[in-house]
Amino acid sequence: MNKKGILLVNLGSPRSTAVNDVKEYLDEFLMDEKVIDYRWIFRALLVQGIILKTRPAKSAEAYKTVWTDEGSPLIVITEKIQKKLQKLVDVPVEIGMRYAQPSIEAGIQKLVDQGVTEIVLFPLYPQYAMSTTETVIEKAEEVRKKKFPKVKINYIQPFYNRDIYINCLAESIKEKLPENFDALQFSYHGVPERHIYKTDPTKTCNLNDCCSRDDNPSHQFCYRHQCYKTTQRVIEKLNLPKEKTIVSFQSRLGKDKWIEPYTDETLESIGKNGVKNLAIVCPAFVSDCLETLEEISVEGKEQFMHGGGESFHYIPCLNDEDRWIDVVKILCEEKLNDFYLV
Ligand SMILES: C=CC1=C(C)c2cc3[nH]c(cc4nc(cc5[nH]c(cc1n2)c(C)c5CCC(=O)O)C(CCC(=O)O)=C4C)c(C)c3C=C
Ligand SMILES: [Fe+2]
Ligand SMILES: [Fe+2]
Repeated sequence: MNKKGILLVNLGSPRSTAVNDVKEYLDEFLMDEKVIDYRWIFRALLVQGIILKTRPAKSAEAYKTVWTDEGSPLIVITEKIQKKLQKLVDVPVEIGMRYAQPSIEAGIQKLVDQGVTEIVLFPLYPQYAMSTTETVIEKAEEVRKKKFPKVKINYIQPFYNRDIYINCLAESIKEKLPENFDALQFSYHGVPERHIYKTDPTKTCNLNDCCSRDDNPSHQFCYRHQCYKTTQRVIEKLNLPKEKTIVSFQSRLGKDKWIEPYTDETLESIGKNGVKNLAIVCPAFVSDCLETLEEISVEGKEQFMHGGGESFHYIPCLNDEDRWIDVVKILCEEKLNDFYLV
């Protein structure tokens, strides 16, 4: 009988906060054509000719503020998820990062060394994006074909609309919501608008009302729709009025138009519009990372306070909460069982 295993895949972090390590990481990340989707020559000019001249030093400073004795929060938390899941399932569980180390290849190798020939690969992103889910699958397939042609991989699909995930997220938020808040903001990582048009097989998404309609076939690949859907379902579970919630998109890079509204602009302005006490959550990330611990918890708080806010409450990601590990287990087991059907 074929031996099965699980590979949890997250984005990845630099190996340290040294400027050169951050530069190496950003080079691999931003030269991915699913992230900066220009022709190679224009991507190289932008990334290597402009971004890598100044950003590594700035990002290294930001990483220093979140780094722990054990390393990058994103990697440390992914390892914790792995260890907890390993206690619940009887197949080997390893981790792999899309960028830097431990790589997807190293993760597959570890599984193969334990005799695994059928892998359930879990991209740890609730919503689909070309720059996350799609690039993970593309990379894993490239590695599989080149290095492990006899290995089969089953991919877990985006789970933003699965009841078990929505219930888990809603319960987690409910537990951490402060008693008094004027608004709950859902801040998702942004993507360039062009990415959404590019991955829409129906070419019908207009990045407007279509993302919030319920019956559009473009939604399977519409990151914006999937973020709105996650929000809508969670606020229904929490019994929160829509008027008390805000959706926004953070972490934009470069001069392209990214999906709106932007988190930083929203945070700077809502204080003046009566939101004095804010709770904020970042459901595009399952684990806390630079983008939540620094960009939102520190910079975001400053922006909000500067704009007239009075209290700012950051709600952590699911991280290694037991209820989330149970969801990971169920999603993995469904795919493990798929192998028996083929
Ligand atoms: C959650 C999903 C993510 C999407 C979608 C995404 C798209 C995306 N990101 C960049 C550029 C950068 N992102 C950076 C950090 C970062 N991004 C995500 C997740 C998504 N990115 C995570 C989890 C992290 C944190 C990594 C960590 O080590 O903690 C960075 C690096 C940090 C910095 O210099 O600001 C960049 C750059 C683009 C261009 C993009 C879509 C096209
Ligand atoms: Fe990012
Ligand atoms: Fe859409």
